[in-house]
Amino acid sequence: MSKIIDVGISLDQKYQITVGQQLPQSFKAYCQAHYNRNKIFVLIDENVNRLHGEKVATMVSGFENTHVIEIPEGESSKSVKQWNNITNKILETGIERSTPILAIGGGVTGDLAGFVAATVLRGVPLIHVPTTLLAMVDSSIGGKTGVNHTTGKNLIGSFYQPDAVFSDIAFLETLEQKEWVTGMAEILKYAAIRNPDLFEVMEELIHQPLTPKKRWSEVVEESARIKIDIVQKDTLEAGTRAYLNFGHTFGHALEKVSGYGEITHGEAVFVGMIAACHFSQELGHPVSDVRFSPFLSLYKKQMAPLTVDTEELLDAMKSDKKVKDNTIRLVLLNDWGSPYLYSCEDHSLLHKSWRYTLDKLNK
Ligand SMILES: O=C(O)C(=O)C[C@@H](O)[C@H](O)[C@H](O)COP(=O)(O)O
Repeated sequence: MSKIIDVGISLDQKYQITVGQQLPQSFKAYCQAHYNRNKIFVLIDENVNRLHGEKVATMVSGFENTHVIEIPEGESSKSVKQWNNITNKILETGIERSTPILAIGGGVTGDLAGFVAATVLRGVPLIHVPTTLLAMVDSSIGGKTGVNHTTGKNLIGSFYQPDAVFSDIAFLETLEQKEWVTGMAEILKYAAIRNPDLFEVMEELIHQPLTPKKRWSEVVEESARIKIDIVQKDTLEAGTRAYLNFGHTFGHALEKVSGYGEITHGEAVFVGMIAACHFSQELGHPVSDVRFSPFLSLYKKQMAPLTVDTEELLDAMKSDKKVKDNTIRLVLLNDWGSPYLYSCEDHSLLHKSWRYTLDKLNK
């Protein structure tokens, strides 16, 4: 049983997100109805290709020519160098404006493949098939594509909406525990900024074996609905879309200072949400990070001690995309489910929140 979420970005940008178990048939039917099926480029995470190559081959079997390009796992693939390699391969093989690119993998693959699709020939059709929890609940939705730069995370990219998203939770069967925990951070973010009931749902789910059962499908669907609702109202992040960045200003800084790939995006976001809660509380808002306590041990178990310097973290926060007139802007919480944007003049409070958070994680 699959669920369809209708997305309306603008009058001429409408598409669907399909969430369910075993979706190859829906995917095939979709391609048959929408493309001439002469050629497709499949940009796929190397591990996903190894584990699910046969399933993927079935999905694209309706195309006369399939060109598979593997993407090495890990955050270091989100680079201009990889974008250049892949673009060269595609252009040398030959592509037309109607040829689709299929992105299969986690956030790294989706963001990179999305940026390739957005830039080759100034834009070719893009279909996302996310295979990690994080990609299903967050990165495949909403059209942010891009790569990292030495000066900061996701600093080169574009907004580029896909033609369709197929979130087949059967892919989660082979997901490692570390990646489940990574993906959970973005769900906890939705709990914090929109639907606090998700805290209880997640607490229930972490005490059961991590397998793609129906309850997870419901959580993926609810997360996608929350995200798309926010994106539809502010697609280019002129204002309220920034709420989806709760925990990210702190988190992106931690990813950069630790060295990309040393800490996963979700781990960094989890840490960042504790810091953002602490900061909110210092301003008098009733949002204790105790809400995150049931999940803390999961993150501590899989993360190395955080030995980063708070001064460096602050410097890294200054290259965040939300910085305006040289002022760091944070997403904070007035209360659970009620985010707002805050221009941060008081850097001593940022230091305090970082020290509190690093102590908490390292204890
Ligand atoms: O889609 C968005 O908007 C988000 O901010 C979602 C984030 O969870 C995601 O990590 C996003 O890629 C971060 O974007 P950035 O603009 O802060 O680089």
